Amino acid sequence: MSYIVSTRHVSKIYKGKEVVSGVSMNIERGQIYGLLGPNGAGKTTLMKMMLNLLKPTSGEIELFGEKLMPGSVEMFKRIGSIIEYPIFYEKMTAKENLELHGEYMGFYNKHAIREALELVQLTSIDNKAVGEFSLGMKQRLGMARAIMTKPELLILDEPINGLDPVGIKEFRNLLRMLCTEYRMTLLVSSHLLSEIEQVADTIGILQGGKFIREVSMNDLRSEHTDYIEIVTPHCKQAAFILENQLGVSNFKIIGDSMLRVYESRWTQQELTKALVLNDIEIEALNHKHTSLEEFFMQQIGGGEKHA
Ligand SMILES: Nc1ncnc2c1ncn2[C@@H]1O[C@H](COP(=O)(O)OP(=O)(O)OP(=O)(O)O)[C@@H](O)[C@H]1O
Repeated sequence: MSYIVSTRHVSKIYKGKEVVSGVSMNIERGQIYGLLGPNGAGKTTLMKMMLNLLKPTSGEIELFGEKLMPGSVEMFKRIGSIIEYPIFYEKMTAKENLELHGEYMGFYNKHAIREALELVQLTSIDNKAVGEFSLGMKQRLGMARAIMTKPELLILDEPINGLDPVGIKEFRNLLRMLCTEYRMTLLVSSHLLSEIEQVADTIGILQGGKFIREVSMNDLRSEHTDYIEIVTPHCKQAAFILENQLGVSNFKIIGDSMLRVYESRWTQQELTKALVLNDIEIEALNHKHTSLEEFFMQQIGGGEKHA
């Protein structure tokens, strides 16, 4: 499989402290990949290394199947990015800022600039200097700058910061559109699962510089949403009944005395009846729900609390 981004055992040490530790991750073409982790997890550092803004202390990075070297230039024409807070020439207009960026990238296309401004819904700004823009408007302009060259890969560091709820919704739609209609691959970081769970195809979790887990959102949804939890001293027998009498296949045995049934076609009453009729003692049988946010907090050790 060829990946758009591939990191192998990438680490970064700052002043003797390892802030990114042996991260190996792969991003497939055409995906929206959410890089999740609490503040300080190393997301920005990892993205900066992918963009050659920082040199890894050890490890290797490949972009578009090509090894990233200190002098690599050409591959960055295929990438758009927003890292940390986007900086502009404050006295210039949005259009002038984008024209300047186009010149710097060796790309000039008036139509592309107008299209990018339209895509981020930043059109009625006339001749306003960027210095007069709100934080949300600057975020949108940063996005217009990142997408105006129609890059194959878009790297966005916490892009939702500074957007209001309506802006967040529009922004999610834009990300989806860039992926489906413009065929871009996106890497988007966030410290909140709720911000990107609706758009990401895959999430990778970073905690304390370490890559903890990678999971597809589809798997996550089917694994970690509603289930019925059965507590019984006869766990193995109960599993046998579920499987052979009721035809339940999606369940998990947890320890010696707990089962979780992830199939919704059986009600609590039906499961209780089937088990009791087979002389299985039931200590508890309850419907449970794990939110994806709870799952994320469990993964990162319940460390930080987020608003
Ligand atoms: N230039 C630097 N010198 C020393 N330490 C740094 C430097 N830049 C980042 N760090 C440290 O590296 C760790 C990871 O920071 P990084 O900004 O990559 O995390 P993050 O996951 O992006 O978090 P945030 O969302 O808060 O930006 C932090 O502990 C940070 O203090």
